[in-house]
Amino acid sequence: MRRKLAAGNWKMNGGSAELAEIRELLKSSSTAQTDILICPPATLIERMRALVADAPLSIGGQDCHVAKSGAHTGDISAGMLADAGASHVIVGHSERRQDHGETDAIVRAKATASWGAGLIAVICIGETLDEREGGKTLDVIATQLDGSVPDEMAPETTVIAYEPVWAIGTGLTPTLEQIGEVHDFIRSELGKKFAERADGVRLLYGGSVKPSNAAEIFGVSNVDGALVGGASLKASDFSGIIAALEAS
Ligand SMILES: O=C[C@H](O)COP(=O)(O)O
Repeated sequence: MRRKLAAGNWKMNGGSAELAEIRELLKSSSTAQTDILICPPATLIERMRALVADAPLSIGGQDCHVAKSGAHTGDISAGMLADAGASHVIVGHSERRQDHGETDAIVRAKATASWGAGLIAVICIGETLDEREGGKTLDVIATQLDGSVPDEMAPETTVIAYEPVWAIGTGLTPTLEQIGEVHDFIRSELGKKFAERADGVRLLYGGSVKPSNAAEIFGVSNVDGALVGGASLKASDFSGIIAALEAS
């Protein structure tokens, strides 16, 4: 049985003042079946970790370098994230793929680096609008899965997030049928490559998830949770999404 996961990606948002949202979230979110993860900017990981203390809320990074250390100005290694108190790290987010030219091979190496540091890797995949409209969605997903997920994949340390690029921050979402089609496809593709290991991998949907649409999305087969951007910045919004997942 896969545990549900509500993951928030703060992206390049938030400073000391926004830690108040975490205090609020800890007060308002009580879950039995749902894991909660917040991935703040790296500058907040250590303080957020201290704030959360023993509460059941995990902290993650938003990216890591493939190397353990070295001359890579501005980068952060997976080990550094772990040292700061992170237990997870997002790799291959479409904003990294677009803004930093990250390829499937780089994402794959980052997933391996994450596992090497004892982190859970949240590996992101998803098609662009052109690819969706060109009928290429499933081909793109198959290629990204094959290229981005290392052969050593273990379900306990791997989460896959399906994020259609055109749905991120736009207020647009795929139909429930489209989400279901892709999530079922991902499970099936993982099954071909990883056999029974595929069953334990949690699959998140990401892209304009809000309290108002969360319940219907969480009703779709093979959706084990969400990777939430904008709506994770406010405790009142994110706790609504968490509640919808817990009730699903
Ligand atoms: O990592 C999160 C996703 O990019 C979704 O962002 P969004 O919820 O603001 O659309």
